Amino acid sequence: MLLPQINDPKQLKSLSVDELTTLAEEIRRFLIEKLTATGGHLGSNLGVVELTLALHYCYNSPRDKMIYDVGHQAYVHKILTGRQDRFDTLRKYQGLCGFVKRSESEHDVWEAGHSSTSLSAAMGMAMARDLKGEDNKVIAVIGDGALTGGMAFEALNHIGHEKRKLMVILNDNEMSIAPNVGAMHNYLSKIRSDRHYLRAKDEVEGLLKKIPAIGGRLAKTAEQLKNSLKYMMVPGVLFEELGFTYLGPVDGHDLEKMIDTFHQADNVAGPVLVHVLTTKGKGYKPAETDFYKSHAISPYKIESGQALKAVGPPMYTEVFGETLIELGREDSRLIAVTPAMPGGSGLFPFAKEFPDRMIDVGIAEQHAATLCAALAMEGMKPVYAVYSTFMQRAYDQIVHDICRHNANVMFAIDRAGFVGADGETHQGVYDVAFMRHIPNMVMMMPKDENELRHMMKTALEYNDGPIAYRYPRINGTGVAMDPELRTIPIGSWERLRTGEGYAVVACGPMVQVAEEAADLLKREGIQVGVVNARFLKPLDNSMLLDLAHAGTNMVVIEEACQAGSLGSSVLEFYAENEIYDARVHLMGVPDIFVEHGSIKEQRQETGLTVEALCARIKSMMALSAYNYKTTSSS
Ligand SMILES: Cc1ncc(C[n+]2csc(CCOP(=O)(O)OP(=O)(O)O)c2C)c(N)n1
Ligand SMILES: CC(=O)[C@@H](O)[C@H](O)COP(=O)(O)O
Ligand SMILES: [Mg+2]
Repeated sequence: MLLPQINDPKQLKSLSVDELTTLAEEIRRFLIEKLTATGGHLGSNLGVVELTLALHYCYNSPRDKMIYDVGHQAYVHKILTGRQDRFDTLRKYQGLCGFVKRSESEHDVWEAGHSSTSLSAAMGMAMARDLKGEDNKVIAVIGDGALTGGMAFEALNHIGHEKRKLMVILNDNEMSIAPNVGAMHNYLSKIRSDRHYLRAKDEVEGLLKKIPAIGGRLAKTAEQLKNSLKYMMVPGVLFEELGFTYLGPVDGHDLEKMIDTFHQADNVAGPVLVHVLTTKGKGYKPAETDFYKSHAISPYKIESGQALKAVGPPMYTEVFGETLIELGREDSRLIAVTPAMPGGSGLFPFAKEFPDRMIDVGIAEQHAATLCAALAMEGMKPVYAVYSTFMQRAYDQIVHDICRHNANVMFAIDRAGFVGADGETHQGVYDVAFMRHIPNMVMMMPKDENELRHMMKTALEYNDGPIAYRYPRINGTGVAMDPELRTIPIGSWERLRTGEGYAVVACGPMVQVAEEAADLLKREGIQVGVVNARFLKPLDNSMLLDLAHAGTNMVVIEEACQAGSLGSSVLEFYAENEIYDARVHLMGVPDIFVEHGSIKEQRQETGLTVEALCARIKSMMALSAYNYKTTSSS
């Protein structure tokens, strides 16, 4: 076995291509076996085994900068750079990160998680290199999905203008998470599949080479002929026109061809784009046949690829997807828009019933938002189905094109709160803070999947502007579903329990935490109220006034950044209403990036637990008893 001996990429330099080929198979086996226990981005990593090997064989990381777009396909890079022994901890709490992570290794030079940043990073590193008078290589590996991201086009435009030396490796496996979409994808598919001009290109080049070595005019003509043929023959003419030298397409599983192509690329003075053709899930049948499932897979049975995950109540996402079909039947104006996440957002069933009303725009969150604004202004009822974290990309479009126009867009914000194994780049904890302060926005969060359904109905019936409902990446509570959907009065909170002097104001899954804490405290004779703050904007002003006027000690608990979310808005409310003696304690996500692990571990790390809430209530009681004693004795 070669793999156990490899703990530094330098060791690859002495291997033959045959040995590298053997090593590739060992790495493939390693990934398939390790990920049965940890899960992870199996398909993407199986597709880049040879590509990553060839990169580390030809170049000298970390002096040569290797930048992986999204970074979900960097497991092979991690295996080759001394982290094999940590793969049992992949995506686990305080274990190996599932994305590139600078704190893990000097070979990890650029972190991501969000797509389409690698070309901008490569441009920056190439520019810095040149300004410092250094001569290291700068290499970006970007997938065909990530290439649909707007940032990638911004960077291509700049790179082609600057013409600095750098290499872009386009890893084209024809897949995003779902099948890739868009005109760029179609263009790449044409290059992949249009064998006739690939063959003609070889024939013409062969012919030109056969012309006996002659000086002068004919050779020049031959060269001109080749240049004019380029527009037919060179498949990547689009990239050539943008200032790149296009090389390929090359088989991304053929080590020898890739090594040769990389050596060719080294002789190119300016930016070069190497178009590599790979198969997502390569070498593992279940992954090759079901690209979608194997993109981000949970622990699985090796023989079948079937997930081991225990089934529980349906995920909120599934309830969203099914309810959207009910609403879609009711209202033909409803149209779902997703930026490249049809599966993760639960839209495949809706697309099956309404194929022309589910629009996947590719990795284009900004475009998706403005598209929804225009759809709304033309009388449609668009649902912008998006992960909280990825919606961060569309902040200006939400302000400028949706809220300022008061466009009647529905936001279905999935993965709201902690997401678990994807870690800090994917936590959905900022959307309340960055949306509630935008005029005209209405925001809701259900306490369970049944309330989600009613919120979806409420949003559909609401015609006065943008309205959002946000829900977590967890199973529902298993609560019985009301057969009839109803609307919820805008801005109305729900008092679930009354208490004596203490109340918890909670939203989303924190409502269940509050209920469990109230049950525990009740056993100690402490009656704590629980309020379901299901509208994050507008707040329930009358309930807030009642709570303050009753002298209630409140805890606002939310799985969102404490700075700027629900808790902050409650404090603002009391200040604006000059209620200066309102006693409010905030429990939210503190001012840190919460890294990968389970959602349970992430809540423990940030103190969003039943135990912490009980402790908080008790310390507030102790404090008010102390205050009472000191004031009564003074
Ligand atoms: C801004 C943003 N939107 C969406 C995603 C979700 N996402 C992660 S990987 C991926 C597909 C990437 O496809 P590609 O670049 O072709 O990589 P592959 O997995 O095929 O190797 C998507 C949509 C993301 N990471 N970032
Ligand atoms: C790398 C990436 O951004 C996606 O693959 C993401 O990890 C999917 O998240 P879910 O598993 O929550 O759908
Ligand atoms: Mg791809």
